[in-house]
Amino acid sequence: MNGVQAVAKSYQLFNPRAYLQNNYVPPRADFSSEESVMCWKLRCLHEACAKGEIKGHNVVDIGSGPTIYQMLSAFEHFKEVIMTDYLEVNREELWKWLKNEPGKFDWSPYFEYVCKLEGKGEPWQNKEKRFREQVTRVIPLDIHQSCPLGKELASGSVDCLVSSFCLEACSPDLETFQKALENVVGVLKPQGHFLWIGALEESYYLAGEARLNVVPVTEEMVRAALGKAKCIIREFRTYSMTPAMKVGVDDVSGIFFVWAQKAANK
Ligand SMILES: Nc1ncnc2c1ncn2[C@@H]1O[C@@H](CSCCNC[C@@H]2Cc3ccc([N+](=O)[O-])cc3CN2)[C@@H](O)[C@H]1O
Repeated sequence: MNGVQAVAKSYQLFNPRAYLQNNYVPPRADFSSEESVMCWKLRCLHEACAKGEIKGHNVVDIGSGPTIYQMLSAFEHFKEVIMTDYLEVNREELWKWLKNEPGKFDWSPYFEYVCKLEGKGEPWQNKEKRFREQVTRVIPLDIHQSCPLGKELASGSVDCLVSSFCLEACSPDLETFQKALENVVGVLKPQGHFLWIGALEESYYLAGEARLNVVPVTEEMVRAALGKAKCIIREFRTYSMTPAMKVGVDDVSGIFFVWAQKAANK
């Protein structure tokens, strides 16, 4: 069994509900404290999208997992929103929320916070309704394939990619991480935008029975990987985990936020 196969095997135990409880409720998602890591992530995404350059026909979320928060600013600027994940249990969790079914995860505090950032006084329920209407597909993804989205989306067909905590969490080593990044960037149109959030210097995380290995990356490694993938860095921001954010579910030391653009065809 090679590294990628070992990662795939480890993900068979991934528990979406446990993962959501570990990372997407207080203290990591404490909206009463602007210092919480979630407020920082949502501010980074809002501020990049508020500049008005990131827009077009379609936006794809690479490795959604069971979460939607990462899309709450970007989706407003595109007609078609596509969510993706490797695991059916995660795609099912996304559909449960999209169809407003019993037992869905409560993302309402996230909609409220992003509406506050946008400052238009819009009721969060309106934004929630629009998001549900604009998500047209939830499709399988494998970032270790040269066409990560298979026949669903051809290379060079996407205006914008969003990805949070995926590439480093399913790559056994740096070489595989680099190749996965190049596979993902291949889906983008030239000059397409990439909003990328990831973990810095993380080596593992827990999701129920699953203990998943993560390839530890530093800011310098992420910058170098983007350069090799022919992406121009527009913005690179980092967040250092405070003691309050270290809750025993991983050994992440910080978070990065990147706004990058795929180089124009030369
Ligand atoms: N071959 C594959 N291709 C694409 N996706 C794949 C593949 N294999 C697994 N996947 C997919 O990748 C997974 C993405 S979830 C990865 C979680 N990353 C680590 C976790 C996240 C997190 C969250 C929040 C905070 N914080 O401080 O607020 C810190 C941290 C750091 N720990 C999962 O959806 C799986 O389904």
